[in-house]
Amino acid sequence: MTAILRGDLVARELDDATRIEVERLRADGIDPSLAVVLVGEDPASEIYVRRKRLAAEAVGIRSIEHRLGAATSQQSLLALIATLNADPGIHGILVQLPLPPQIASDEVLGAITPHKDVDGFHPVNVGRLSTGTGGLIPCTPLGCMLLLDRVIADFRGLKAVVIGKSNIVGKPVAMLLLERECTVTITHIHTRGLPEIARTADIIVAAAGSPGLVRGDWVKPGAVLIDVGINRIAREDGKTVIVGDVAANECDHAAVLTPVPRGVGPMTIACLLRNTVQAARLALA
Ligand SMILES: Nc1nc2c(c(=O)[nH]1)N[C@@H](CN(C=O)c1ccc(C(=O)N[C@@H](CCC(=O)O)C(=O)O)cc1)CN2
Repeated sequence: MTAILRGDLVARELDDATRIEVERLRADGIDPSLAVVLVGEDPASEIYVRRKRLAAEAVGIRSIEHRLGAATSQQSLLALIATLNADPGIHGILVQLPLPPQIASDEVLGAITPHKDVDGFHPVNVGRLSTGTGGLIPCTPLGCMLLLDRVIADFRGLKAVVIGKSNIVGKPVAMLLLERECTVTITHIHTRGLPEIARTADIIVAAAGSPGLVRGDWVKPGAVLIDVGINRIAREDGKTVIVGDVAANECDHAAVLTPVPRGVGPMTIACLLRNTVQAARLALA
């Protein structure tokens, strides 16, 4: 029997802890504040930004949204970031991804002051993560680790296979697993012999953005499966449903599986709030 590890429930617990931290910061005279920048009208991004605002408000974090048109120039966006960097009342800055094609995401993310970079995407935070020297950790990978902490006490020597090599999930989660002394293999959809490699894993983190990619026969009995995929697909009846990267119905022999939805996704938002509190505490130091 596979245990279903519900990220939405863990996220609620995390939010309770964050709420307490927010109250402590308030008592120290800090009003934790998050600036969320949305460029364009991507429907999924609209949903995520709204959820972030509601979740922030629910734990007492002040959330300020900046909505810019789809034709916004990189220069205008960089000017906004410079203003937010200089504002002592803003502790966290988040630029929702993806950005429209005229904007170079790496330049924008690199313009955010590292100690306000609550997404952990700035090269300084990426470098800190890869050297194990602190910094703000990207939200989805942090969420994956906090979920794994619920079911694994000792990571040392476990074989972890990460499927997906994105800067947002694949690479940082691999670094975090390595830091815990797992033996980590980073793979992607072009990896040769991917099913055989996956079959060696004690932990699979599936973050390829490919619906149902991880089949039952890719999974070793007793493996822990963290499904990061959020794929919107049209069903035969015309309805759109969200499915993960794991063919969950074929994986009864796994020990643990995170569902999609209500798995890693809600943890991403809870970790954003946690990072915002961490960034606000940096302002106290
Ligand atoms: N600046 C960032 N941009 C993006 C990030 C990010 O971490 N920082 N991640 C994703 C989108 N994302 C947050 O921004 C996100 C994705 C999914 C969920 C979520 O809770 N999903 C639900 C199901 C999906 C739905 O109902 O629409 C779930 O899994 O239960 C939260 C946040 C890309 N951009």
